[in-house]
Amino acid sequence: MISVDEAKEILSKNPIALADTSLPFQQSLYHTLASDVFADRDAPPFHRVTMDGIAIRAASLKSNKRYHIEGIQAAGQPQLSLSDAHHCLEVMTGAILPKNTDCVIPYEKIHLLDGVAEVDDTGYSPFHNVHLKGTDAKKGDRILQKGTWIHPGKLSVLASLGKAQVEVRQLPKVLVCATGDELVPVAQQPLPHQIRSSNVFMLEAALKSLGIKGQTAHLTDHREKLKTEIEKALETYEVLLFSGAVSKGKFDFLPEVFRQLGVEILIHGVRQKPGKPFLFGRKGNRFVFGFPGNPASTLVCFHAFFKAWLGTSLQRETESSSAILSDEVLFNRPVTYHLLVKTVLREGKVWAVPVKNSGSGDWVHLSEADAFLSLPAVPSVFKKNDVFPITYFHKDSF
Ligand SMILES: Nc1nc2c(c(=O)[nH]1)N[C@H]1C(S)=C(S)[C@@H](COP(=O)(O)OP(=O)(O)OC[C@H]3O[C@@H](n4cnc5c(N)ncnc54)[C@H](O)[C@@H]3O)O[C@H]1N2
Ligand code: MOO
Ligand SMILES: [Mg+2]
Repeated sequence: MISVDEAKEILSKNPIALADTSLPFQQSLYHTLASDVFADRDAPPFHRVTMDGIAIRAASLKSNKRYHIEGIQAAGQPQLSLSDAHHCLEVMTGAILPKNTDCVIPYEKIHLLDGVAEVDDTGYSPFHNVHLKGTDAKKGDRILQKGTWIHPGKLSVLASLGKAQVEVRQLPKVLVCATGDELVPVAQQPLPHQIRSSNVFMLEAALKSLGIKGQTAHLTDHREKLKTEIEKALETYEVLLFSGAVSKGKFDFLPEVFRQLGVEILIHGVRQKPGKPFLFGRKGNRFVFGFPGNPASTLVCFHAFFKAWLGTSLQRETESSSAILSDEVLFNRPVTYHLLVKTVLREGKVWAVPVKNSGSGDWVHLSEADAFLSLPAVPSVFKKNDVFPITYFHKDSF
């Protein structure tokens, strides 16, 4: 059996080849940009008023405190022009600064009476409360680089730049398969020997946060049916995620079926807990991930392996984080122990508090964990206050 690091090495050497495509920008969320994006105009594109109030010429304050109001410059209205340097125009936040003005005084600092604005303080300089044209970017500047991960903030940049269509790296087509005769649909009352299928919905939701809309399926523990269904699925989907049927049981048919279908099994078994029977294989540019069926194993393997693999395939920078173990943990086997934890921020540091559970089949307590700490594969007493790598379940970024 191989180590967690060896498994990650194999995964990183077997990325999926993904084509580039053009998408309407709203659909590009959580994709990776396939080309640089440039500013089509200055940002801001005009001298932008930043406070509701009046616009004047700052130099006029030397000889004037009372300003006749000539009109209102609203946001979205073409530029007005102040006709007299001792007059003012009312201006709204987001409006273009009127011609012949250079300074905005907010309503809170003036008195309005009978069409006249009176100013108390005369110490204003030019461009007070004005966001100058081109301050943040000049037309032609590169704003987003190829390879950028499109999160909601970047999506709004694309909108501001008028990128209605965006060039992105395609995300893979993924099918999430539940396996097992014991599983029944969520809305069905299980018989005493049955359970409701849950892992696939966890995987489907986890994929969604990566921008992938996975399809789900349920396959029963029937060798021939599995083979037929998987053969069909491999024609349509680039990635198949399985939960269950990869261990030593008499009905754990997946490894055998994969071999029969010409899938090369590159990983089967990792020195870790949970997730020991994890499987990864490929057939050309099609990939299979066999997550061990226990819910904690499925979730941990998705985050430890699938996410890292997808990140490598998309050439994204992966972030590594660490956290402080809050309590002593004894683990006396030479395998990596992915300890389920709840994270808390104390004195500016992230502490990982172990979540008590009865093992990898305990879905009741699994949802209390928001991450796992990976304790190294040396039998040991892991000390309170020591720092270990952490992987979060609910982080959008890689
Ligand atoms: N003799 C051995 N037995 C087992 C070993 C081993 O090394 N030798 N490994 C254990 C470990 S570790 C794990 S983890 C499990 C993994 O088993 P499988 O991947 O074969 O999964 P199943 O047998 O199909 O199911 C295990 C468990 O998970 C439940 N399950 C499966 N799918 C779902 C689903 N979609 N939603 C909810 N729950 C699911 C299933 O009912 C079982 O209880 O094997 C150990 N055995
Ligand atoms: O290691 Mo299994 O994946 O714990 O129950
Ligand atoms: Mg099994």
